[in-house]
Amino acid sequence: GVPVLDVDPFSVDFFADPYPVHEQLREAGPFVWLSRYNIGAVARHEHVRDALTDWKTFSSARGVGMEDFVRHGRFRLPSLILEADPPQHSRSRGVLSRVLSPPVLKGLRDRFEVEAEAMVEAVVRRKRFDGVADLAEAFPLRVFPDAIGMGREGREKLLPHADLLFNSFGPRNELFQAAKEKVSFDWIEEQGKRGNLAPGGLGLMIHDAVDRGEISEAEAPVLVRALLQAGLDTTINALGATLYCLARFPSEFDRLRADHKLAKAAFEEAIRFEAPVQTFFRTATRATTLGGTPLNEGDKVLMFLAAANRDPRQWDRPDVYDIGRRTIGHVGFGAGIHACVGQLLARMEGELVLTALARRVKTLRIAGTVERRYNNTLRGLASLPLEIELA
Ligand code: HEM
Ligand SMILES: CC(C)Cc1ccc(C(=O)O)cc1
Repeated sequence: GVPVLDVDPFSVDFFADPYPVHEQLREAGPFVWLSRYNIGAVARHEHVRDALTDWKTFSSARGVGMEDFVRHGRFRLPSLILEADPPQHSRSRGVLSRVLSPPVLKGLRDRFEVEAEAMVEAVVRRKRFDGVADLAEAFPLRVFPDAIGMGREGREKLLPHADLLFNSFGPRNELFQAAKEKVSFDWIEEQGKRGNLAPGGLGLMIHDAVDRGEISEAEAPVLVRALLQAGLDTTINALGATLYCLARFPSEFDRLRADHKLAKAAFEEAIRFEAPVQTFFRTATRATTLGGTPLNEGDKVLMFLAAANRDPRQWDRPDVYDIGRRTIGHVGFGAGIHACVGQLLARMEGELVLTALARRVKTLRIAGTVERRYNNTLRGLASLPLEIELA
């Protein structure tokens, strides 16, 4: 029969150290039942990829969280890309991939580079700083809302909103309830309206697609919302994860200092190793099997991206942060038709901050208590006290 585990992958205890439970999940079998939430789960790389790449059988259209839009209704407007299947997904994806394409990112690169160098310069002079508050959080907040062309008002709501969104993919536990007190969903819907977007930003580029007849007037603000929801807290936690890895494993920071071209690799390997986006769901659209286990239509499947990214069946020395590693195949950005459409922008942000750091810093060390930030889906730090020596 199917192995049954009573673990709680949405508890604070779990997030404090998820790795032993990831191991338990992988070793229990290709497919396991989580009795606490009555859901199926996959944690081995092979089966996480199976679910991610077969969108017809494992659909996103009933939500990528625990709640099933068909069974439970929904507490917010669904995404037209993340929570859609083809053909709706294909239209949305076509618009966002152009808005986030290499030529568009090339136009942002100089501004991002100037800001990265200025911010790194300011923090390294202090010798001691908080890698989260002063850099991993500050840099995306400095460049991303402006790149979208978002209004100046209310930007402090972006992170509490992302906290609510990413908590909402999990159970209605206390993490979700606490996030729900702080902010509501209608504010973010406003930000995507034409009148609230500055000329030259990615937001109005989405509205241009309306004028070209690719999407409707009503769809544009929801696609702008997608960028605002997906594009900030994810890169913040990925940058924080990279600084955390480079500070814990000085040999890797030395490799980066010896060859700045490894900046992108250091960022990518941190995404494999720490997996800022830990888990999310798919819903079976018909009777099928996964990991050799029968599933019924409507069954939710929890995919442990973080466990797949450290599966010894897929990776050599999976628990080692190695910036020279070949990271192809990691699922930190997902896989298949919903694979992250913003990954080029994320990588550009990571590369620019880490290159600036590698230029100016000789040693990077943890200088105090590291505090974790808890969320049902996102893995990241609340505080990372760092001390550096200048190059
Ligand atoms: C290191 C930072 C990031 C990580 C780890 C990350 C992770 C992911 C993952 C795992 C998915 C797949 C979701 C699924 O299959 O259900 C995804 C999708 C997506 N991401 Fe990212 N992301 C990052 C940065 C960004 C940025 C910067 C943007 C936009 C500017 C963005 C926009 C999106 C969108 C719109 C989707 C939905 C794509 C689709 O459904 O076709 N992400 N991301
Ligand atoms: C890791 C993903 C779940 C991040 C994400 C969030 C929100 C959207 C949206 O389309 O609103 C898309 C992607």
